[in-house]
Amino acid sequence: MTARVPRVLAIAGTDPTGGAGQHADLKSIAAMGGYGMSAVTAVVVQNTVGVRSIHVPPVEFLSAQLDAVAEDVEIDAVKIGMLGSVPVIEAVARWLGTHRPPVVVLDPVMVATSGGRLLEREAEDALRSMLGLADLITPNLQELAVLAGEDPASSWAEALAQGHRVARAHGTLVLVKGGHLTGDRTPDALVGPDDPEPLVAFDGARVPTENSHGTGCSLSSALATLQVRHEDWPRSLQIARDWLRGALEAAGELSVGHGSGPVHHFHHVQDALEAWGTAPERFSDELWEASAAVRREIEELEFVRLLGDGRLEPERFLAYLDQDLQYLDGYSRALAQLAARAPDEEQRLFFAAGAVSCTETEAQLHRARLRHAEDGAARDGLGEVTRRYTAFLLAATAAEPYPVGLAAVLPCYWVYADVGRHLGELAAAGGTGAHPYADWLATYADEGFQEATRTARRLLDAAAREAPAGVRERMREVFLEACALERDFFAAPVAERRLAGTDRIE
Ligand SMILES: Nc1ncnc2c1ncn2[C@@H]1O[C@H](COP(=O)(O)OP(=O)(O)OP(=O)(O)O)[C@@H](O)[C@H]1O
Ligand SMILES: Cc1ncc(COP(=O)(O)O)c(N)n1
Repeated sequence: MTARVPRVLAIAGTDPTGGAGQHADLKSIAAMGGYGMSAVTAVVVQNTVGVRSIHVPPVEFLSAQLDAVAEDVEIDAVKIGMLGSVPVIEAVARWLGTHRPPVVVLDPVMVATSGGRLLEREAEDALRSMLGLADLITPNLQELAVLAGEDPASSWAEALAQGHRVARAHGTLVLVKGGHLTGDRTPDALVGPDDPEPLVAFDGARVPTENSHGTGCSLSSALATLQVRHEDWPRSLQIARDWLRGALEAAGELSVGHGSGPVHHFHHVQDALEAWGTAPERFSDELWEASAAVRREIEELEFVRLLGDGRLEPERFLAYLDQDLQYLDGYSRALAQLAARAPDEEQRLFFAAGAVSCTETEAQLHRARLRHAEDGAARDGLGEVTRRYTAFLLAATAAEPYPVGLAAVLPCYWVYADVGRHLGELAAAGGTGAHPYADWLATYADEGFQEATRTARRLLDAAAREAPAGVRERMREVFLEACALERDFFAAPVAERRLAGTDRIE
């Protein structure tokens, strides 16, 4: 693995809306930690809706661009995209013959997602004849069929076999991509010339989005950049896929164009932008700020302090767990209601999985702890706060507009995760001695839970962007009400004991 910043040259066409071609390449190279350079093959008048016209500058002009870069800069990798015509293909092939960088990725661009042709039909043979100059080619399923001179594959297994035939014919690695498969999976596999079995194969659920303009360009330039650093195609593909998935998921944040919009290449720099105070304001940021006072009250609660430093009496802890178990029953139903009303598949699956996890995983852990409790005492009935909180969640997720339901369930993810962080700090400050609730506190920090919190927050922000002002106002009210209920829930193990006159903690 090299420590240098990879210097990557994109040889491709343009897209003035910035989602595909050169523009996607430069963003992807930078997003993967590389330094991007570009030589323009064609100036394309296009947007997210369609390709309008193409201007190909004199081919000597392209050769001059390539030479200017090569004479001045040591190039670590080249990504080749739209070539368009025979003279351009020949010029690039000639240049590669004399200046071949260590990594060459060729994306055999033929037709834009929006439908316009980007490679003249009579140039297909010339493109085929330069495949052997690349280390990796990244055709989509239609392009793969053209390169193979066959009909498009009708199944994934056929696509892999076709990929192997192309790899063998040209002695190169082929990335067989499943983006154009019908169905809810998007597999990708690397197939080499020697073995019909893929070198590596990945599978994943299709991100439900219309915004996939430039995914092919972005993936291939990300791969070229990563390969310089890792010298390991499977590893490079794994990283590029994870990043591209995030870029597809966050594409809706961009609001660019009326057609198939671009992906969000820099979705992962949100944290840095926030640290500099320059990130676009998210509705959830506003809600978080509005809930600051309640969150402080939670941190100051006696129950939270004692739980954090480990002095909480086991009986209090069990009473809390008992109420939490009953709460999870209601929360699981509320998530299932949201799943039933979700506007798309991603949200339906996310909330349905959340409902299952509450009942199958978290509630089971609680039950195990309650069963293992020494006293084995019969547990209490539904507490007053538990009843209020679950009734509130069930009403909000059943009867209010869907975005309001999202605002109702978010604090249970987010405030809970934040209290968990605070408890972790208290526990750490307590020294190295055994903490009686250490294993339970660790569940707060679980990466799966943190990830679910980020997703719930992203879904709320996306819903808020589309929601009318009145609904946003209601989202705010409901979010704050849920935060107050979180506070009351953490206060209840002490407050309700006090009411019952059995308080012993001081
Ligand atoms: N909706 C999606 N969800 C998840 N991954 C996707 C989705 N659409 C495309 N991909 C991934 O994006 C990459 C590009 O795939 P695709 O087959 O769409 O290539 P392409 O047609 O060359 O791209 P382009 O849309 O730029 O022309 C692949 O890794 C594919 O798995
Ligand atoms: C200059 C250029 N190169 C490649 C593509 C393909 O990208 P997509 O299929 O996502 O439109 C494009 N539209 N424009």
